[in-house]
Amino acid sequence: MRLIIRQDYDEVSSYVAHYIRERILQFAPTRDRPFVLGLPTGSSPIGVYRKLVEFHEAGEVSFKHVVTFNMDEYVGLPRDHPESYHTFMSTQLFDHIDIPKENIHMLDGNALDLDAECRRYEATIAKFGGIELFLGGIGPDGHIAFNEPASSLTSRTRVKTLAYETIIANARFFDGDISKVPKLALTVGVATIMDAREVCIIITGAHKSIALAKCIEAGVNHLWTVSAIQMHPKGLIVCDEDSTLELRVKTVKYFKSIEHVHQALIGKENLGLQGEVLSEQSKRRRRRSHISDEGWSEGACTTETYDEEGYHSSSPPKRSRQRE
Ligand SMILES: N[C@@H]1[C@@H](O)[C@H](O)[C@@H](COP(=O)(O)O)O[C@@H]1O
Repeated sequence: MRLIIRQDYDEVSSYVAHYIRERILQFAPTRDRPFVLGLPTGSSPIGVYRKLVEFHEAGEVSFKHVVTFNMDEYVGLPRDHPESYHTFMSTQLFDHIDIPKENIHMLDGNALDLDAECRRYEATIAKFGGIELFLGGIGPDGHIAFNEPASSLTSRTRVKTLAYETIIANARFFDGDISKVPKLALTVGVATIMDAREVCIIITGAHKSIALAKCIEAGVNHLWTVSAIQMHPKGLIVCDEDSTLELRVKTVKYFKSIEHVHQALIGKENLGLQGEVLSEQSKRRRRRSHISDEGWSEGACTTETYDEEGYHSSSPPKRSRQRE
């Protein structure tokens, strides 16, 4: 597993958006061989979606041959309700990119037979040959999609009762009124997500620091369903500094050093398109932080790492120029 630590939400969003753009470009999707992307809702991916829209508007990436599957949807909320995940996805992403409507897949929380809807969803994913890259966020209790604590780590798409903590967390979208928050949702399972060939999880904010620590430093545990990523051959977590508060200093240093070595191996010149464009504010912060003192690259490394987990780079290793 890789852990990429960036300063704040904006830098995390920029990294992940560049990562997705590069994955799509590398895959070179066609109508017959589309890039299949799993997508989340929530505040975590909003910055990523904004950036992807920017890339699209700049002509840097097309979603014409991208097929999407969203993680979840509330049960019983009208599709055009302002807080439905259908509305969220249209507003935040789909209305602003060139993805054909028929390429978008979302669970229907108003289906007459909810179980049949979940089976149909799994079958559709299978029909597309599985998901290439599943992007996700987590709740403060470490849940992914709506796989609440104690969800089976082998779970598939199904109806779920929401945990009280999730209902409270989501009340902010329903005028702060807990009674207005739907209590049931359809969600892909933990195994549905982990079946993807690559999983990328966004974790930001101090309120998610315990979940991040459980995910990275504790064992695989159904009480923190995101921890299943430990079993994934190609798992990536992109987090901000605030969310690392509960991690050991040693853990943080370890993952930063892995990234440092990786950057040195691929060399800045190979980042090319993948290079993150940092805001002036971020650059100033970096200059002040020890990260830039130690010669960290500002590029997003979307090529794979040469680490013990068997990743390989699509570019030949080059000597670092960071210290020249
Ligand atoms: N079902 C969604 C999850 O997919 C999401 O990860 C979580 C966190 O949301 P946020 O990113 O707003 O913290 O909220 C909901 O529970």
